[in-house]
Amino acid sequence: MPDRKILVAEGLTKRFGAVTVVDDVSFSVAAGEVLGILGPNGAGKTTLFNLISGDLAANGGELSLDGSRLSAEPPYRRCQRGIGRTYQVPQPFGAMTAFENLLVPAMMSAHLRETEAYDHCAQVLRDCGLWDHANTPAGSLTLLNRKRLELARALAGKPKLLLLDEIAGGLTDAEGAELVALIRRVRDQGVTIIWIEHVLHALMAVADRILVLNFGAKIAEGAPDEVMQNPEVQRVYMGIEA
Ligand SMILES: Nc1ncnc2c1ncn2[C@@H]1O[C@H](COP(=O)(O)OP(=O)(O)OP(=O)(O)O)[C@@H](O)[C@H]1O
Repeated sequence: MPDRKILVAEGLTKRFGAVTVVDDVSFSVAAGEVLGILGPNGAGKTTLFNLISGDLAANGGELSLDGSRLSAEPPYRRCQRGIGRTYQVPQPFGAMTAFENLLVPAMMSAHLRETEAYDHCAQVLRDCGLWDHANTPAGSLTLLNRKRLELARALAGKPKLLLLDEIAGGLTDAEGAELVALIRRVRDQGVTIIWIEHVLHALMAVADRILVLNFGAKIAEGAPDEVMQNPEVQRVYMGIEA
């Protein structure tokens, strides 16, 4: 695996009032890598994504994407520079069809022209198992299909760095296996992925490395097996006392 760093975070910090929810977190992600993020509820995982996507401004620290500074860029610029994300609660344009929902990032973030955008969106809908719902208004989709659409919208923008926020929850085993296969295909196309996930077996099936947060601070980072054997991780995440 090449060692070119796509994302580098140094000392990222976010406070809400007196509470520090992301506490001096540093890490990097190499091109083509899948980094999993674990941590108990409220550990600061989604807030970390919000700092990377620009939905929230950091109180301290630096971020760079592909070697150039990201920290001062607004969210739309970060999309255009290749950061795509999903939200825990899917946020489609409810009145637009699934296909129209994909056209927006394909044209605005990936800057595809109309014909290219149509072809790309059709392919993404097929990849994500949504082709039969191409013309369904997003607001009428089932929860599972809204989750698929959330991933499809992120992929439609042709991200080089994809942030996935808990997309496997509530799926059957077969749907989970399908999702893992899809994420592997996306990774194999060269997309770098950071994936927050509580469904451990899904994350473990894909992640190259795992980073663990607790109370906003990084408590472990490394190969998945090694991290899961870490006594502090077992204590805070799985409630196992040594
Ligand atoms: N906008 C906000 N204002 C105030 N506090 C916030 C805000 N957003 C998040 N928090 C708090 O920051 C802490 C971290 O929240 P965050 O959503 O990042 O955790 P998380 O690790 O993603 O949790 P989960 O696994 O439950 O999704 C929590 O205590 C949360 O209540």
